[in-house]
Amino acid sequence: MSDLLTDDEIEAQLPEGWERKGEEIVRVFEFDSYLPGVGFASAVGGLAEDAWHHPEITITWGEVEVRLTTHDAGGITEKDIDLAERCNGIYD
Ligand SMILES: C[C@H](O)[C@H](O)[C@H]1CNC2=NC(N)=NC(=O)C2=N1
Repeated sequence: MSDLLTDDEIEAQLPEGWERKGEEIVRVFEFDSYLPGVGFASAVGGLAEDAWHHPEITITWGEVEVRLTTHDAGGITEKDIDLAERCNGIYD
């Protein structure tokens, strides 16, 4: 099981555009319209399956919110940071 990160570790490792909200890290990715967000969400799903680590994804017009936490650990771990960085990596 992944170890929980400390508050300082989380703040130090938060990837660009992400913020901590309680026991989750969250980013809202912005798009010009609806379908690009749908495509991005699908790609995030692929990253999640590759990592076997699954975010909560909310698609609205022009925005995709991605929320990450490690359920097995009850909080934020390296798995969340790593997947957040991978999400940033596919965001144009
Ligand atoms: C049963 C399955 O291995 C677990 O649910 C995995 C898969 N995806 C997961 N995703 C997230 N966000 N946290 C987990 O602890 C987790 N664990």
